[in-house]
Amino acid sequence: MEKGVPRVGVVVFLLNGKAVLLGRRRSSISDSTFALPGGHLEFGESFEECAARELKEETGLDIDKVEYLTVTNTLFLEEPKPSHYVTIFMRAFLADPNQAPQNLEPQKCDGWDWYDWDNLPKPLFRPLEKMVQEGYNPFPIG
Ligand SMILES: CC(C)CCOP(=O)(O)OP(=O)(O)O
Ligand SMILES: [Mg+2]
Ligand SMILES: [Mg+2]
Ligand SMILES: [Mg+2]
Repeated sequence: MEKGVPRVGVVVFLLNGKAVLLGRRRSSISDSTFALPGGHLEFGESFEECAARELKEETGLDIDKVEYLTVTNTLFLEEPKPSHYVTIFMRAFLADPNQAPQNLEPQKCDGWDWYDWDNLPKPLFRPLEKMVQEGYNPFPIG
């Protein structure tokens, strides 16, 4: 296997009541799985800056109260191009609760929708699937 370089992704649990924003990916990585919005960490960015930039680029949404939640280390070996991602999971809320997501990158995503945490679509982005199976809860306690 041609050895690539591990890359860093930043994805966001954008929470709205008991719902989270997910979109079905159209991508060489995890194609057609339901994934959180987000993307590659760019040079010099903080995790929070990357989260806000990717959310704006992909959905047009402004986010608030962005905070670090957890991290995963995932090998995507079965993909057309084997890759290795360290994925930073952030949590955030809508800056304007009335703002609706737009699908600004239809070539990369089928569209963004709110899904109840207790009724998530399938298949999920593999690192997210593992977290859900292990009972991970991204919602604030209390
Ligand atoms: C696979 C994921 C953890 C990191 C890459 O995300 P992405 O393909 O959405 O990247 P971009 O949004 O930056 O295009
Ligand atoms: Mg992106
Ligand atoms: Mg990007
Ligand atoms: Mg992306």
